[in-house]
Amino acid sequence: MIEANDLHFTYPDGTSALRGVTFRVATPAFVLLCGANGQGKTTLLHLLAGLFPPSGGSLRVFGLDPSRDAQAVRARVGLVFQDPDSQILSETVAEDVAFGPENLGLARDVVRRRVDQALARFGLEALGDKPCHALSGGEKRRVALAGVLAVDPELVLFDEPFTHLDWAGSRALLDALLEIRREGRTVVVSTHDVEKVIAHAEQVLVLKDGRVARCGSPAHVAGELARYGVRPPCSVLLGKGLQPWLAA
Ligand SMILES: Nc1ncnc2c1ncn2[C@@H]1O[C@H](COP(=O)(O)OP(=O)(O)OP(=O)(O)O)[C@@H](O)[C@H]1O
Repeated sequence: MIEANDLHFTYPDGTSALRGVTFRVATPAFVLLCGANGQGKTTLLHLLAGLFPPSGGSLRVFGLDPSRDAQAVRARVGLVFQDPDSQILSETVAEDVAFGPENLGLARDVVRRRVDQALARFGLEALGDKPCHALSGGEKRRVALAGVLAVDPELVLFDEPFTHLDWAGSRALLDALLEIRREGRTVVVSTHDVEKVIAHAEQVLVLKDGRVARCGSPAHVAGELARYGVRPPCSVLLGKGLQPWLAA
């Protein structure tokens, strides 16, 4: 279960980014988080990952308080940043993918196995020794994802994961998101590219002015997205209801 009650967050400069966020997600689930620019999506993901403590209200992720149970949350929650360069800090691809499992204090052979599996999963086996700075944008995204999955998290948070991906890369990413969900993990995707994921979501959260303006099933929320400054899927605009993006 993920539960937020009257969650507030104010940045040090006084910007009030979250102003009473309340929702409940029964896990595992595939959750779409959407909203116009600046409504608090990234801030909420950062709080879920325990990067900052809330300024007020309460948050529970699998019964844990991310701001207090940081070690336990690090092992169970993974965040794939909007910009892979914010996440990739090591010299080579294999070193970067090993960073998370090493940080959990896992034995060397377990780390090795996790890294090999994560590299294979994202087709990165041949790039293990490559310097991260020499990767393409799409490769960096896959390395960031492999690094998060190597920790084996139960909840994976994605901040604008489709940015800069081409058609093939977007399809591969959507396949990966669905597979991660099929493995019994909870996936939260924050995106403006609602079209690509909404038909697969089990719950849609729409943020506006730092609050949950709408929460419900895709079928209930899709027709109202425009009211919150979010572009509805083409199939909905054309009056054809929700259609999976890959089938479009
Ligand atoms: N480091 C920061 N310091 C001060 N204000 C910030 C900071 N980061 C974000 N904000 C502000 O907090 C509010 C919410 O920002 P946030 O990035 O969470 O929104 P978002 O919904 O993810 O936006 P976008 O869709 O544009 O990525 C905005 O008003 C933004 O200007």
